[in-house]
Amino acid sequence: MHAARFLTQSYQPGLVLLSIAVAILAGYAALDLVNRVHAAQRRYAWIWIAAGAVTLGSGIWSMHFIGMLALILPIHMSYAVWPTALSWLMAVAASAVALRLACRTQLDRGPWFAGSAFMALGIVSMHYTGMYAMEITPGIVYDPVWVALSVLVALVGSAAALGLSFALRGLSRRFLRVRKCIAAVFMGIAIAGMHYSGMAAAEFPAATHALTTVGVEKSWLALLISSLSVVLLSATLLAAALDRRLETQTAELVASLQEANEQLRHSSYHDALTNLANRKLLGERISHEIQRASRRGSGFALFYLDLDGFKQLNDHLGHQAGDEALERVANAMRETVRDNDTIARMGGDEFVVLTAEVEAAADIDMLANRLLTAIREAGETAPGLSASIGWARFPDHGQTAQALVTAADRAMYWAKTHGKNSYVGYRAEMACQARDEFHLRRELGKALETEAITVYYQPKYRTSDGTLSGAEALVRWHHPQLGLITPDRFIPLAERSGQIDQLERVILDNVCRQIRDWRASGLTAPRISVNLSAARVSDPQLPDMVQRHLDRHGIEPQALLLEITESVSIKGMQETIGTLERFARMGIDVALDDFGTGHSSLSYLEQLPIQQLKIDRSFIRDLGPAMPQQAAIVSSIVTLAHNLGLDVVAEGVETEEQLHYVVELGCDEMQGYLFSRAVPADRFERLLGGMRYGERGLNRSPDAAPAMPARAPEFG
Ligand SMILES: Nc1nc2c(ncn2[C@@H]2O[C@@H]3COP(=O)(O)O[C@H]4[C@@H](O)[C@H](n5cnc6c(=O)[nH]c(N)nc65)O[C@@H]4COP(=O)(O)O[C@H]3[C@H]2O)c(=O)[nH]1
Repeated sequence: MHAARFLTQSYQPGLVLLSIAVAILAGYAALDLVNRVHAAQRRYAWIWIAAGAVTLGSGIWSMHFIGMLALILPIHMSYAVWPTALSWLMAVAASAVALRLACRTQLDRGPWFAGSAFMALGIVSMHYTGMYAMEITPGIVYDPVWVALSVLVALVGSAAALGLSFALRGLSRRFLRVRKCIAAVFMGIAIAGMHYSGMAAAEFPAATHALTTVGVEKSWLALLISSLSVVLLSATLLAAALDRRLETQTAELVASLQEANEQLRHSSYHDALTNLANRKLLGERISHEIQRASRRGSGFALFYLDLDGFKQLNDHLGHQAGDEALERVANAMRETVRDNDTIARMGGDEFVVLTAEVEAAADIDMLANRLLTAIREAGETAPGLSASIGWARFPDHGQTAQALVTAADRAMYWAKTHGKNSYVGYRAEMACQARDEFHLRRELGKALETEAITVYYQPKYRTSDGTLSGAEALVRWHHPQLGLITPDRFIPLAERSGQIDQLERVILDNVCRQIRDWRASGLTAPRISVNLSAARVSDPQLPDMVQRHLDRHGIEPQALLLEITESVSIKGMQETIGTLERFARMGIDVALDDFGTGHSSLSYLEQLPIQQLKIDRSFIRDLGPAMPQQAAIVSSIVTLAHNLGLDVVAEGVETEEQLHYVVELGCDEMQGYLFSRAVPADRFERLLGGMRYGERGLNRSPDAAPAMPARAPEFG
């Protein structure tokens, strides 16, 4: 009976599948667009909404239209233009609402339900308006149950689509595409489900016939519409993909910019070579630690470290070896302290360790000891590398970052000047020493620019006939307030402050000019010995510097003799040998000073290209009948040196008895207060002229040691 009242409906399976495919594509586009809208900047979001609404609406609409075209009825069918267009508009409006909702950062229940209801209304209206566009008579009869069901499907589908779009947004990029495809299939089925349940609600009375017979063949129309919608949807997806790519590129750019910023920030707080904290970061960390300790009423310790022997290592083995040593030391320190302690490089070979909790004296000692051991071990490939460590404790030794660092620095300096390779805690008396040194450094800087640095000369005599054999140039500093300052006080200071290069240039210039002046006034200047600082001996520039001074004053190299100390020659053996060989080629003799004060001195003697050996005055001091073994030592040194073809000079001869011994033991030359102290150049002039020791009673001059009887040694 039913069959007789209504037309039999069937569907073209190909078009049904096509409609579902378009629905799925539209679903995918919807999810993709939601992401775009959300990701886009605010001012571009509305463009995505507008373009997306047209695309999405057209997709949904074409799905419906293709679905309707899939319907096979035994009558000719055509569609009225305006209702069809209206149905398209409704689809676009529903899509716009959906996308607008998707812009929200979160979807609360209220807007979700309201949005879903509006979307469902849009889709349902689109569908039924589309049905209304069919130009048939009498009208379609709807089954209310199916209509309700179709509305329910539209509602559930819209709610699910909106919910899905939000759910997918928070997910990671992994498997996002697959998940989106699954969601799109689900949405496509929901859109198609709404349509086909809506179609199921429609019954066409048996008397139904077309209002017009004019119209386009519907299969072609379906193909055209589906192609257009596929093209539109694909174009939108492509645009979305391009936009996403652009966004990814931008994001990558932003990320690399952030990384560069991070690196910049890191490098502004870290030392490039060792990657340790720099002064700036250390300052911040100390201030932070001070605040923390003040709150808790606790304390903490700060260690200032300066490497011993680093400058020599750097000079002898080169900067690269120096850098490697610094890196090894930095790593060794890292392994010694706790992770939450801070190690900073203050520049050069100076470091600071800020401990977070070390406070008790025993713990401080233990850590200082561990640091010393670690640094010595790290310096295994660089013999002689150790550290001088000073420590200061908050709050006792300083209450600001600056005060603490200064206190620890002073303690370090104390350790350095009292033996090195050791540690010491800050004491108030250290402040004076540091202040003095700081002051003195500045004064020395000024003195180097003026005439305040002068050279004194101490004569040397031949033991064979008492004639003047030469003189040792000994530097003096005439300080306006402090008076005459001896080199023991300011040479180590100049070595530490880096002023030694300039100081030695001044001394060499002084000596060379003096020799030239003596000669110019008709005097025969003896060979003058010039001391070379320990810090400079291995400097490859040194021979050139000496040559420049000789050239400037027109002096031949034989007029000079250079003195190096034994400890220096042993430390940087290869480099020292290189420098000495260059001096030998230039025609300048070299003397090894303070001989006997080093450790393995004898074994090295053979290798050094030197011409003279100066026995340290500590050996000469004890010469006498009370200590016969001392004479035996000096005797073997003299024999050894002579076997090596070296001249021997006895330093520090103060008494007649010592004089007697040095002559007896076979020393070639002698020098000491018995003959004369170091005297200014004008006083030394009196000795020039070839006279022998004692002939003019030189030791009666105020420069000679007091109470020293004037007596010529018994030569020969
Ligand atoms: N007790 C005693 N001392 C005597 C006697 N005869 C000489 N002296 C002192 O012993 C030092 C000898 O110089 P040195 O061993 O090279 O030791 C020198 C040398 O290492 C360094 N020095 C001095 N002048 C220069 C210089 O121009 N350049 C460099 N690099 N170092 C210098 O300073 C050190 C000390 O120099 P000075 O104070 O001038 O002290 C000089 C000299 O005045 C003596 O009979 N008894």
